[in-house]
Amino acid sequence: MVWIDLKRVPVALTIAGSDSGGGAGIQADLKTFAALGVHGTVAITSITAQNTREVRAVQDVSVDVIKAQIEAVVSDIGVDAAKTGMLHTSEIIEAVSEEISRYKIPLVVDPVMIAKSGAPLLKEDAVGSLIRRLLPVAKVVTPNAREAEVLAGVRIGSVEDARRAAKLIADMGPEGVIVKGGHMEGSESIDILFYQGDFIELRAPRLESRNTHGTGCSFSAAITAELAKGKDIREAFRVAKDLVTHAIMYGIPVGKGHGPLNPMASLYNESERYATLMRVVEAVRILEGIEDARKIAPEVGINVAMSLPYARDSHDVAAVPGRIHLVGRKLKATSYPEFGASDHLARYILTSRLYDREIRAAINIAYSDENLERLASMGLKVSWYDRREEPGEVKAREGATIPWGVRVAVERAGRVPDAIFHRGDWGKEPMIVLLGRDAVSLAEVVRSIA
Ligand SMILES: Nc1ncnc2c1ncn2[C@@H]1O[C@H](COP(=O)(O)OP(=O)(O)OP(=O)(O)O)[C@@H](O)[C@H]1O
Ligand SMILES: Cc1ncc(CO)c(N)n1
Repeated sequence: MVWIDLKRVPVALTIAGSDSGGGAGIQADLKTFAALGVHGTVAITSITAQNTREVRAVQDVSVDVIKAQIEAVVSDIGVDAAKTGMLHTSEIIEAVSEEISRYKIPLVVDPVMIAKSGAPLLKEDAVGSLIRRLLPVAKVVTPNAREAEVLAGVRIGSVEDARRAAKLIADMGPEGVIVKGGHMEGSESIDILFYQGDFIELRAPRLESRNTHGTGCSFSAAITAELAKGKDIREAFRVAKDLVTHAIMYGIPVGKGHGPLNPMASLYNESERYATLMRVVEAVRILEGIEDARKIAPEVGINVAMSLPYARDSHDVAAVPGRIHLVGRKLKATSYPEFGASDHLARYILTSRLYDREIRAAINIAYSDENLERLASMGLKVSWYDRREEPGEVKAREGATIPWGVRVAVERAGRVPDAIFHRGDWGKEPMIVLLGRDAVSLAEVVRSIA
């Protein structure tokens, strides 16, 4: 639960370049501020003609107009925290440093040097100004590994190196230094904060995505938004890491190069929580209304599950805790639907979504030839896997059977099928799992089968 003070909305300012492709720079910053409930203001430093592939042109805004933007915002609206992004030249860096020092605004410096596409966004001779003029007035600086190498003058090939660089950069003035691991190797993307003599390390699985344009911008904007709310650097770091990981997971597939991340992913996800839960409630009502459910109810009970549109894990999947069981001929849910209530169906849904993002719902029913025939006669595509063919190393890993089985069934069908079955194994009841976009439509299919 977030308590919002509507009388005092926090204000953040981004001093950065415009990205015509809408993925990085000012555009990413404003989306991120909005996603975190902070009012965003801007001082544009450069206009870039840019898309997901390249930077085609750069027009710097005059130093006077950059200063005038900051002054206009600060004098009337007030700024709780600011960030810098693309500052193309020494003159721009010096002007921004001067203005920020004048107003003593907590400042996050994202030392942007090169775009994902490889284009330089900071002139080489301006690195000195960045170090001499901007780092001393920064509260937090957020270099990626390459930028940290330039600032600290050391090579970074490991987490240890990143820690060493963070310490060296901290000596240049900022209170906190975060060296980001997006450009490093390894199965995790590891970011390191050095603050008040201590290190905090945050890890996330390295996501395989083309759509990572704007990650650095959004990350520093999220830190700024949290500082504007009065949060401490460590808390701001956690929020930023979470937001960016989710935003990369649901990056926007546009353009032929690096598409933008989606800073709104978390917000959209939360906005669908109630509607999603209500679809499960409605599906349960349909199942409980079935006159004679004996042929569809498995021994272990039925469950119905539906995921949020931007689901991260099983906590974002709603289902019935304790499942739905036969009482006489009728089905009865043992309790109200909740998020995180079925790891089992969540695995079916989350694995299917790796192939087809539209899949969000699942219901398991009893396996029988008759039930399979009904599904086929309804024109539904059915696929299967055999638990006895499960490789030893998969069996040994907790929770790995279903993702493996779903992959086998999807590859066999050439797409995510409407239902996947398996014929069981020692201690495992055979089962059919229906998959689709919506829990209510699946419950209607189950009613027809019954
Ligand atoms: N493939 C990935 N999977 C998971 N997290 C990632 C990935 N790429 C980047 N990140 C995370 O995104 C954030 C930004 O990191 P990165 O090192 O990419 O910044 P950057 O290079 O400044 O970004 P940009 O290229 O947009 O300028 C960090 O929290 C980093 O861990
Ligand atoms: C305007 C702008 N700022 C920052 C970046 C870094 O991603 C970019 N590509 N474009």
